[in-house]
Amino acid sequence: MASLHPLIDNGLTKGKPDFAGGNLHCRCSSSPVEVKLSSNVAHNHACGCSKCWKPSGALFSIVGVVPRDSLSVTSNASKLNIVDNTAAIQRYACKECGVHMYGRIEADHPFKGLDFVHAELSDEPGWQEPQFAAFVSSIIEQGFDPEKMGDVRGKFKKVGLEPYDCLSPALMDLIAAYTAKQAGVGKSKL
Ligand SMILES: N[C@@H](CCC(=O)N[C@@H](CS)C(=O)NCC(=O)O)C(=O)O
Ligand SMILES: [Zn+2]
Ligand SMILES: [Zn+2]
Repeated sequence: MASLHPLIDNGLTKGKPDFAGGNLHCRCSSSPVEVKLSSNVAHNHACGCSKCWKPSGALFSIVGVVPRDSLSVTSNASKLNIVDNTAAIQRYACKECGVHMYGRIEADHPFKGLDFVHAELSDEPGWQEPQFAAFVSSIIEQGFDPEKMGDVRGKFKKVGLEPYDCLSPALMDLIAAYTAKQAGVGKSKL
């Protein structure tokens, strides 16, 4: 079957719990953009949505979050451009190779303060392994055959990743709790 992602196809490699971060590089052979992360990623997951960067040939992106304060652009920042100004996540991509170096939320949002990154852009081992698969059905919107979705979900389950069609229950609960708070809805209502 098609590649879900090179870091998933042959089973997961566990990260190191005490891993303290490293540098990400874009795919340019000269003057690559470098981003320094001073923490491991959290909530690392496969994402099938059309907006997250995927390596060529992969159906899914692998994306995790770091606190915004843990991220700094250390080389060639001038090559970065926001892919879509209207999106909640402002994804900064290299203008030359197209790789997304980080995504940042500026608007009020439950995940404001976290930056979205692709740990595979680092050569160092130890990053948290993917924890679940999100927006799985979204690959159909990009042309994937709906009849083969059973194979995709089956493959995720086989490597120990639960497939979801939005985010994981823990993250959906966080979003809903934020929405309730914004609306002034108290827990005592139900
Ligand atoms: N089905 C849509 C889903 C897009 C979507 O909602 N993506 C999620 C996961 S990354 C999101 O939170 N997007 C916010 C954003 O891109 O700003 C697609 O594939 O484009
Ligand atoms: Zn580049
Ligand atoms: Zn996505």
